[in-house]
Amino acid sequence: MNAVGPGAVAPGPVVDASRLILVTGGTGYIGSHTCVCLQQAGFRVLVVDDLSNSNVAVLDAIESVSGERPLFEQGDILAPGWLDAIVARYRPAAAIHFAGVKSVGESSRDPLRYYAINVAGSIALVQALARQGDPRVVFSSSATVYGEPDSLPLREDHPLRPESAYGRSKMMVELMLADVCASDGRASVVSLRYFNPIGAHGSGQLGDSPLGEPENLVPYLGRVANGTLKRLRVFGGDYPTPDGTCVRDYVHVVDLAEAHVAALDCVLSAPGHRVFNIGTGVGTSVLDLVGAYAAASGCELPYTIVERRPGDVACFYADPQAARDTLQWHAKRGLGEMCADAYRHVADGVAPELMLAAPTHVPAPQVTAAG
Ligand SMILES: NC(=O)c1ccc[n+]([C@@H]2O[C@H](COP(=O)([O-])OP(=O)(O)OC[C@H]3O[C@@H](n4cnc5c(N)ncnc54)[C@H](O)[C@@H]3O)[C@@H](O)[C@H]2O)c1
Ligand SMILES: O=c1ccn([C@@H]2O[C@H](COP(=O)(O)OP(=O)(O)O[C@H]3O[C@H](CO)[C@H](O)[C@H](O)[C@H]3O)[C@@H](O)[C@H]2O)c(=O)[nH]1
Repeated sequence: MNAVGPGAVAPGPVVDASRLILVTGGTGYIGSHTCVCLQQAGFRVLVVDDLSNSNVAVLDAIESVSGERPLFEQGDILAPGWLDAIVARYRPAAAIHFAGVKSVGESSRDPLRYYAINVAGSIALVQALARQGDPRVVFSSSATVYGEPDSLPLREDHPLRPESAYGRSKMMVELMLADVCASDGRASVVSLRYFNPIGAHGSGQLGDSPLGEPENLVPYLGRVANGTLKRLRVFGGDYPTPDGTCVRDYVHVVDLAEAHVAALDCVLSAPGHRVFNIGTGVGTSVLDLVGAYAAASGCELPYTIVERRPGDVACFYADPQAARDTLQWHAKRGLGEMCADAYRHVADGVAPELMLAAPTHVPAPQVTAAG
């Protein structure tokens, strides 16, 4: 740790920039799992995060799992000039951009927050990278950009009709990245459209630990399983699906993290903008998921079917063939493993309310070679 405050960048250890990957939002749910996969693939990781939705203790968990502590800078990607200073100092070979906000409901109440953090934050990152060299980015997009499907499974060329400010912010960033790549022959971007990431690292040390009452199904089920919440509300039992509940394509977060390493290889090898669905291709209903989680955890999971949640699409799942063909990636882990790993994290993990965030810093490196 060094003596500078959040937002400042101080000199530090020597790092080979050609293997250094900047991970924005790296202490978050998907980012933390991806840090571990990157380290296991031989990359050095620099996390930047403002800890607005994560905890600094995640760095300890990453180190415990991988044996290596990421470099870390705490700060807001929107702070004027801050990302420029970080990129100028570390000169990473590429960035994986997770930092953002992700609640569909909140995006309807506070759309400007979504356009500011998700859109302006992405612009700030690409500008900072472009000022220092070739902009190379793996971007966290979402299946929510598709909206109501015309046909299933969803292919990448399906029309984009997002139904929330959150979805529109992700679509705008994809369009911006495509324009940057069209105008700058050095730019290289892969946008990954995640379907529904769930599960946790097999160690139980990393997982989805949202602060406050969870909005998403699996974190909510975890709180029912560990007794923090009494019963699940299943939103809608009258959809045109086999059991009347919504169908989604749940993908294990470690499979998703591995997709980022494959996407990074793609970004480091050729310019241009490419888009891939990251899912299993299998649709699972809410009630099927509740059954799988109950079986994996051994817990009784009481639920009540209530009104539909506004904005929910009845059924969607991916065609993941493009990622298989081009990235040589496919999901390997099944629903039982997703639920068992998710439960291990909530059963073994530290309750989020006990994990108090505290700023921490490691010294910034002296860079040996540009990426
Ligand atoms: N989890 C999902 O279901 C899902 C699905 C599709 C896409 N995504 C996208 O993937 C990305 C990661 O999602 P996640 O589930 O890991 O979310 P998360 O909230 O766990 O992680 C996001 C991280 O970004 C950080 N952050 C937010 N605003 C920041 C800012 N202004 N400056 C610096 N750091 C900031 C947060 O502190 C957090 O650690 C997001 O962009 C999200 O929209 C998530
Ligand atoms: O307490 C709950 C929570 C959810 N659900 C249901 O469970 C299913 C999954 O809901 P989630 O909130 O877990 O996930 P979503 O499919 O709504 O959306 C998630 O995945 C999308 C991509 O597929 C977007 O990225 C979005 O940001 C992310 O939250 C839905 O049918 C929802 O109605 C319940 O029945 N009860």
